[in-house]
Amino acid sequence: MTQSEPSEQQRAGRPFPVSWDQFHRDCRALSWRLNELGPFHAVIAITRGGLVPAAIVARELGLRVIDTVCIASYEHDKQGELQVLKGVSDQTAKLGGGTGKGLLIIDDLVDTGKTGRMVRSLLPEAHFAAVYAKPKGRPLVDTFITEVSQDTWIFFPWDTGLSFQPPLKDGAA
Ligand SMILES: O=P(O)(O)OC[C@H]1O[C@H](OP(=O)(O)OP(=O)(O)O)[C@H](O)[C@@H]1O
Ligand SMILES: O=c1[nH]c(=O)c2nc[nH]c2[nH]1
Ligand SMILES: [Mg+2]
Repeated sequence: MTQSEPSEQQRAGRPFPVSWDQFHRDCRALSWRLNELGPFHAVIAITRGGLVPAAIVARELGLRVIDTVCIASYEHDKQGELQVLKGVSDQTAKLGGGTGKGLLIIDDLVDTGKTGRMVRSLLPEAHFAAVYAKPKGRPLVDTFITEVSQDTWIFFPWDTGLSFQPPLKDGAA
């Protein structure tokens, strides 16, 4: 029997769980920064992880034109080939003059930077913001809030739930 490769999450090792409260606070902090850099014509969420931060940022900045770039790459926690399932609409592309100028792209995080690189190639002049950044992805984003190490796996509140934690003396990490 062949042993399966460790997932990106297993390789990352270090867990960084984020609560809804913390995520909302971090998205508000991102909005503060972006408010100084705008105005923007529209927000583009990189689905699916970018949908929640995009909603919060759009609310804070008073933006009502919201579009998506739909990209699939990680199957649970293993990254495969990047697939663009849907690009921005013609209407949004026009607002950005074809190059993305004045458009705001939002994602929850940049990790290896593969997703960011793909989106930048589609809209090179757009402003790209993520809530969290790992070192490899950091050069791809214009604005982010918190940097975590490359060996960290961020657990988002929509992927997690409350569960019992064994006491430290019983071997909890
Ligand atoms: O910098 P990278 O190594 O490309 O990784 C970052 C991307 O990975 C995750 O998305 P994922 O592909 O898991 O899809 P999802 O947003 O639908 O969960 C995350 O939301 C980013 O979009
Ligand atoms: O939930 C996630 N946490 C991460 O740290 C990560 N990196 C890429 N894709 C990810 N998804
Ligand atoms: Mg994503």
